[in-house]
Amino acid sequence: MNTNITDLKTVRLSQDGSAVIILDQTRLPGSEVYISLFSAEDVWDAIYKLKVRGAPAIGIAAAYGIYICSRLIAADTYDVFYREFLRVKDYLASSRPTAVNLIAALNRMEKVVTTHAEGSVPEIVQLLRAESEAIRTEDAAACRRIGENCLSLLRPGMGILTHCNAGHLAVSEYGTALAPVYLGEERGYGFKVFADETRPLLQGARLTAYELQKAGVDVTLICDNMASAVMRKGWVQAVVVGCDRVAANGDTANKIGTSGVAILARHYGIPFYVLGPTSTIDLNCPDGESIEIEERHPEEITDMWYASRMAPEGVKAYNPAFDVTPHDLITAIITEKGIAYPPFRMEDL
Ligand SMILES: CSC[C@@H](O)[C@@H](O)C(=O)COP(=O)(O)O
Repeated sequence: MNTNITDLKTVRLSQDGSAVIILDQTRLPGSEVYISLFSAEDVWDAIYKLKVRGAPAIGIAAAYGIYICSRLIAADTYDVFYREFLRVKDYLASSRPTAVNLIAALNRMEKVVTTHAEGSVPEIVQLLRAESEAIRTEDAAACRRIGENCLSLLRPGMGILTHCNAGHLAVSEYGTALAPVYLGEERGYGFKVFADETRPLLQGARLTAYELQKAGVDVTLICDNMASAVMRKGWVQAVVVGCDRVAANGDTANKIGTSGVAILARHYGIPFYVLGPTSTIDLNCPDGESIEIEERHPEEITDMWYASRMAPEGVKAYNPAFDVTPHDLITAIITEKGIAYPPFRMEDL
């Protein structure tokens, strides 16, 4: 298979502006099904249930979501409109806690409202549409720049390991961690990618392996506990991962298991690169300790992927969705603005 990956539309706005249209990622890789979201509840549910997922894609979905809801607010005055806008904003912000892009996008949308307090409600709604489209367009441009910046560190034929899905399906276009892989593929670099399956929700198996294979990239799926073995064999020359929130000191929250990969990379002397747009940097978090880590339902570990229940009834299960990789295990943080090396001072970006 060798498809133009951008043919898949992760998240977009319907032409008439009444719906957010997403590719339902819970149906992949079996079926490519697009669903339309018409209300705040639809958008909340899609984000919480990971029908749309990945830090930038969640931010874009939330921006489109609050726009479609703003159209439905029946308000003659600014005050009534703003009060209802804030109610929807708080509700959407509660869908997932770790990826900062969600709240950052919603804050950006709110700023449009507050800076146009003198305008009419229909005018404000129009501006909200433009802002949501700008968030998506800027993300697409950022992803391409991130890809170019990272590609400058990679060489043709390298083996590259990645964890979770930080590809096209997690953003507007191309991805963050997978952007250099796609650009390299277009330029004949011939990378060999190892995709961790990424327990418990298997984003690596279901999404990363799917989109890379569809794009014609040489991808090999491995279980999470095989990363050490492939590194030891010398098959991996670089690790690329995405990020959900980068603290001011460079500590990085990403999908659960990322910190273990960073420890292995340090052991084997393999560079460990974090890739993400500057919208994922949260200067309000001084370090990783202050990043809220989402905990999800234990059923995702005990039941979800098996024909019959796999763990004993009643067993306790701990299911954090993310972990924090300390900055001292990160070789470089690559954004659309360039490549940051330790000591990380994210406020300088
Ligand atoms: C470009 S997206 C980077 C991260 O959002 C990604 O690696 C990740 O951790 C996604 O987690 P998910 O729980 O699937 O939303």
